[in-house]
Amino acid sequence: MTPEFEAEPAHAALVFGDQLALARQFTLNLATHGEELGLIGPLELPRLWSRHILNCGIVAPLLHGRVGDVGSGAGLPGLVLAIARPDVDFVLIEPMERRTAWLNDQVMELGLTNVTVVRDRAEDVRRDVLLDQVTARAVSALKKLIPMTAPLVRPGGELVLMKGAGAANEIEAAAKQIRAYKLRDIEVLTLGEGILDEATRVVRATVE
Ligand SMILES: C[S@@+](CC[C@H](N)C(=O)[O-])C[C@H]1O[C@@H](n2cnc3c(N)ncnc32)[C@H](O)[C@@H]1O
Repeated sequence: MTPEFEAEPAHAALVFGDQLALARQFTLNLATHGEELGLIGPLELPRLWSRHILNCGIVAPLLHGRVGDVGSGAGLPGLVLAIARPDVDFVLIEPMERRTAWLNDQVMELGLTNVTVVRDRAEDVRRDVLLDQVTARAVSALKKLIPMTAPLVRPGGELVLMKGAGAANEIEAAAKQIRAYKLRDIEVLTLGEGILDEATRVVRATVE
């Protein structure tokens, strides 16, 4: 039996404001096609809004300028953030063709004009234009993720990396990479407390 698609939580309107209709359309598209395209597991349907869409959308107020999302996969967080922040430009970096095809289809269908999809590994992306910020979610532990993401950021720009409860331990384990890639002002932010069922953790750091 197919698990039931989670009803839209009331706080979706708080997170997406004027952009709620687009967020709703994307969530429905992901619920309808995500499993057959191998983008989400069947167990994710009952928690698609709370665990994935809102968990990503809550990061939107931290962003500005031109933002890269490394390993966007189904569009988490990159597409969700592009929906929430039409005033910010997004570059979604994803090596798998099936996933970039999905991302491009969604950009077209949702009429998003602030998204570029790049099919590549983050390490191989051309760096002629450096980004103001880079996000990533569920790609790898910080000690691997920092070397993948920090070189894409302009001096003074930021990493905004979504992490789980082990964020502080990951920071400790990445001490060498933090020094090597000249990260400063590293902090763990907890977002959505009192709004979301489960708060979102973000590791934010400035690249010198
Ligand atoms: C576990 S999925 C997470 C997808 C999405 N961020 C999410 O939260 O659902 C990891 C994604 O990172 C991508 N990926 C793996 N290595 C990468 C690399 N070197 N550069 C960019 N993306 C990468 C994979 O293709 C995959 O789509």
